[in-house]
Amino acid sequence: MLLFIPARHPDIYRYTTMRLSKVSFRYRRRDPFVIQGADAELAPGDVVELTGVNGAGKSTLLRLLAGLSRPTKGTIGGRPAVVGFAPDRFPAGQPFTVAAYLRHVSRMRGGARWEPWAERLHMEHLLDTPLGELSKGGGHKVGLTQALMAEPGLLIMDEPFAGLDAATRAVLPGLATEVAGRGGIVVVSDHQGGLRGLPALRHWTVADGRLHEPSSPAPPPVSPPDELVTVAVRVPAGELPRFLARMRGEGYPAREIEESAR
Ligand SMILES: Nc1ncnc2c1ncn2[C@@H]1O[C@H](COP(=O)(O)OP(=O)(O)OP(=O)(O)O)[C@@H](O)[C@H]1O
Repeated sequence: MLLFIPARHPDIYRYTTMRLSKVSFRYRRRDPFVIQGADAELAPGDVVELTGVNGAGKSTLLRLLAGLSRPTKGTIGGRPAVVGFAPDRFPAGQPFTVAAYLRHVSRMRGGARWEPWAERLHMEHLLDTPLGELSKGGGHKVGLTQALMAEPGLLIMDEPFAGLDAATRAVLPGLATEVAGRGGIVVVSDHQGGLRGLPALRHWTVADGRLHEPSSPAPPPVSPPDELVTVAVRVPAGELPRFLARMRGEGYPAREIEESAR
């Protein structure tokens, strides 16, 4: 399976809008269309959650977006030059350990650094494991690392939360935000709502071959400024990171402040 679409000039495509125009796809002539007449735009910085029942066509649509399959009808334009694709099942048939495989992909990517991603995705303990012996979650981590290491302008993740340990699941929304924050487009199929906390998350759903973008759930009401209050809380220094993470996780803009000398 091709996991990367090679590129020479990643930066020139960073800020393009992708357009799907009347995209239809079927696997074989005479088969029914899996995707029918999909029209959509993806702007730089968009993060999209893709849902649909099993067999609805999510993986098929993701492969079309990534350029791994070509539309039977219609066009997809404006695809960023560097595409990172993390598949739902990592291909295990290659005779490499994880580290050897990532070094190999790195060479293909002109020396892209994989080590920081391996660290952030908590996979140091897997580096000497042969690809064929990885668990589902371990395979996902390798797939995510190879997708992220080249700083993709388009990052596609197919069910990335499935099988991941809790610590690594918690890292993914931040990674998606980083890619989007530098102008990339992120599209993620996800049954588990792992990205739901992200502001401005777009929702796509595939049903009966049709791509819909239901209006997003209404954002939580914002209090007018005169209802906001600032509170100071003293916590033991050792508990600060956990406390800040918890507050931020609940949506409060918590930060550490220096206490003035008394
Ligand atoms: N290589 C293939 N050849 C023929 N048909 C295929 C192929 N891959 C998928 N299909 C069919 O296309 C349809 C959509 O499959 P797809 O894997 O895209 O769905 P999905 O929404 O990702 O499902 P799931 O949630 O189970 O992963 C299904 O009917 C499936 O059987």
